[in-house]
Amino acid sequence: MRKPVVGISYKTYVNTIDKATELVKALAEVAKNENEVEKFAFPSLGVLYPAAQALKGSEIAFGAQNISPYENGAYTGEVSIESIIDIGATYVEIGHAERQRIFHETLDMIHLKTKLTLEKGLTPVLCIGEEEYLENKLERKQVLKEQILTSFGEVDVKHIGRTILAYEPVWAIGKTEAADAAYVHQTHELIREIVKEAYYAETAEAIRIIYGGSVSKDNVYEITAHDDVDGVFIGRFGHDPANYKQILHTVKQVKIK
Ligand SMILES: O=C[C@H](O)COP(=O)(O)O
Repeated sequence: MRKPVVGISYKTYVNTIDKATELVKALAEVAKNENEVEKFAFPSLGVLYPAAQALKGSEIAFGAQNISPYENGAYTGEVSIESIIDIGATYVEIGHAERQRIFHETLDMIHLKTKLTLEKGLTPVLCIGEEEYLENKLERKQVLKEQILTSFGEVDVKHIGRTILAYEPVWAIGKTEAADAAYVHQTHELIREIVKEAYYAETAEAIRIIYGGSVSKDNVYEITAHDDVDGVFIGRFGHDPANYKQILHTVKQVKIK
């Protein structure tokens, strides 16, 4: 059985040491004794270290929202995976839609980051998703297949199953409503099919596929009520610890039979 996952990203919403540490401490408090669900948080990168210190000893793991595609060297302004390993991070978010759209991150860069993260033994949370709502499922599958295959590129197939694929349809990020649950369910089936066709049944069976894009305490039940949805990746609607707690609880109820 795949362990269900609940991830949360603060993007660049909470950027001061006091606020970020206060927030993650509150999350850690409400997440106590929910260890059937794997939990990770991506604090704003500038306050990752103090937030990480505040999460020490808690049940919530943490990671970076982005890393340099290169381990070290003359890459001004980048954050090396060496630094995030040094502070105890175990997850790396890769290729979020905002990084691609606003900062022009390419699939080739996403590939380098994914490869580096897997080689270093951390868990990549690899974001994929179509730009527009695509009614035609074959068209949708084609777009996602290209993203998945290019992102993994020459990664050794034996590592791929350790990835968490975050399916985030770009058109459903930052909205009032998530994508329709039936659409999400169908897309998760397609993603698992792509992984199976490219990297064998064993990898498809192991890989976790989570949904992100306007997830809230009100839609999480419906979204996760499908075997191919292994959890959720929360943004704005999890900032309130009470909502985060409710989402965590619902995922546990739905996924732990
Ligand atoms: O990283 C999280 C996702 O982009 C979802 O964000 P959102 O729930 O605020 O739409």
